[in-house]
Amino acid sequence: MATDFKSIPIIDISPLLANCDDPNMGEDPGVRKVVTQLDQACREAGFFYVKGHGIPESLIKEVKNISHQFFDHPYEEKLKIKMTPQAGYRGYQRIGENITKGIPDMHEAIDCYKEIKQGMYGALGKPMEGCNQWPLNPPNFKELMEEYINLCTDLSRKIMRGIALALGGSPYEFEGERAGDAFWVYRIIGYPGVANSHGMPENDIGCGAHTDYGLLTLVNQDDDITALQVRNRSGEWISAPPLPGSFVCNIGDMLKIFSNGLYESTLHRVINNSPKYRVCIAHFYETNYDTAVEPLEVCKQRTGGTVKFDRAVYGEHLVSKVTTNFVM
Ligand SMILES: N=C(N)NCCCC[C@H](N)C(=O)O
Ligand SMILES: O=C(O)CCC(=O)C(=O)O
Ligand SMILES: [Fe+2]
Repeated sequence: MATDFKSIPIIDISPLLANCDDPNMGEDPGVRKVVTQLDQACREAGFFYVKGHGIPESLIKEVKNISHQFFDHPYEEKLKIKMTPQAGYRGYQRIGENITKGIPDMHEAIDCYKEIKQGMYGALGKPMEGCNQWPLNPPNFKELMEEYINLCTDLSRKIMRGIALALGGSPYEFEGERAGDAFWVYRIIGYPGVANSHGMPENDIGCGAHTDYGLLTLVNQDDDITALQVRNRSGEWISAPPLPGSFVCNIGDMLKIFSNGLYESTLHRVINNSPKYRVCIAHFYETNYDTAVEPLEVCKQRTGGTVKFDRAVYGEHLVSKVTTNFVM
């Protein structure tokens, strides 16, 4: 259970990355320190900042810039890549089309998923089959985003090695059958600012309170706007302001199950009360699409020996969310 945290911890993960390919990484003092910090952050908040992550700052900025350019286009242009169920829920959705707990969210987005080819996962994969729909303008959009997605996927796998150690397992708990062929979700999100503000403006909810679905989320948010909020145990909303050079990182529902509740997927929401338009690029690192997730033995032992969650197939969880997230 999350505690009454008042702020979100910052972790320099460079020692973890430097030793990630060493099978004895768990014995390195630098790695041990990162693992201890990850464990504390995952128990107390389910949210943390990572710095020292090695993804070039120029690329991090460029993906936000190019996304601002896309959202600046008129609707007709954006609708050329409209999201449809036939496209496996990939593409552009208008403001208000995504709903969270029955209420339309004040955001627009391009949703992308790792490609699922026809028949790849049988009935389980059917609703999500399709290829991503990228804007044709600017011409390097797809290439840039794919480069960024690859780096985020790689980084997430490495952070998951640290989290596997933090749970008391081997570094490779989240590889092989579990997440060796990790699925990913990628959302390019835009939140309009508050219109002509006098006094203390309050915008509608940009994204309602929710948890993320998979293992680990990396959030790359615009500088200078504080909009993401995380709920602590008392129900207070704690801001996660942008910290240049870092990602906000948080735990998803599948990691809650794997850890048998040692770690939880923390509720969070977005409210953009700034006059400026805000962009957020969210990369979601998941298990294999067809993994049946159940508590790791080591976590079961550490939590009294009883399994606290039903087994969940990641793809089923995703489909149940995606097919109810939209009014179209
Ligand atoms: N893939 C992820 N995690 N997307 C997060 C979107 C959260 C809002 C969505 N309407 C919901 O209610 O889940
Ligand atoms: O906009 C943000 O900062 C976070 C968005 C988010 O929580 C999500 O898309 O799951
Ligand atoms: Fe989220």
